[in-house]
Amino acid sequence: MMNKQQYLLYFIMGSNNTDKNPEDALREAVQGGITSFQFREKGQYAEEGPAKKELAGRLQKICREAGIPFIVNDDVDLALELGADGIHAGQEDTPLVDIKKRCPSSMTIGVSAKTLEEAEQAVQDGADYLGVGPMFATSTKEDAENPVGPGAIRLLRESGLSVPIVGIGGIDAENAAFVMEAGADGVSVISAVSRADDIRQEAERLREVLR
Ligand SMILES: Cc1ncsc1CCOP(=O)(O)O
Ligand SMILES: C=C1C=NC(C(F)(F)F)=NC1=N
Ligand SMILES: [Mg+2]
Repeated sequence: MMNKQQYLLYFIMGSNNTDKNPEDALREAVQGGITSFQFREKGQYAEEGPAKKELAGRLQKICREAGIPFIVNDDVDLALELGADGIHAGQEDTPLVDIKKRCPSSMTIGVSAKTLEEAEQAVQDGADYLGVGPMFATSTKEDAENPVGPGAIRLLRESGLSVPIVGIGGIDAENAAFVMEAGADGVSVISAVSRADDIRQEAERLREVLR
């Protein structure tokens, strides 16, 4: 199970989010101080089947050696096969109740939410954390909806939700503070880190903003 500090800089990446070798990119991000990692192999040119599982295993090994949580996006079978530390489910993915039936209680389960209704439903269903966004414009998620802004997190907090929340979508070192000020426990980042020339430095810059 993840503790709150581990949500601070939650890096997400798949092989199509970087021009570098994914393992090198993750190693550099770990050196820069990411606090958790999500394997999200999705979209154009994403690996599938055995190649996806092998890549996941290599990235999981890096996380294990660094002592940071390794989370799998969407793919419950893969998460269970690998003994991942958690799984992240989107609103259109496997319903939480079904995931919880299949996963050991030690696994962290995260859910995407952008409205109070989705958030309250997810918490009621037993979500361990919420991913709220897109905070800002993003071109990384092909079907991303319109940005909701950090105000969406503030609204959830003002509604009394105390569950761990990370903001996601278009976040970088220049705007991360707004997400934290809105009441997030951390930020999730893909391209600001995965596409940086100096990945380690970009992760370090984000950590400086976050604390
Ligand atoms: C997976 C996801 N969910 C909402 S926005 C997004 C993509 C975030 O990528 P980036 O940090 O590069 O904007
Ligand atoms: C679509 C997503 C929304 N939020 C998150 C996280 F940041 F982990 F909460 N991950 C996703 N894959
Ligand atoms: Mg999803």
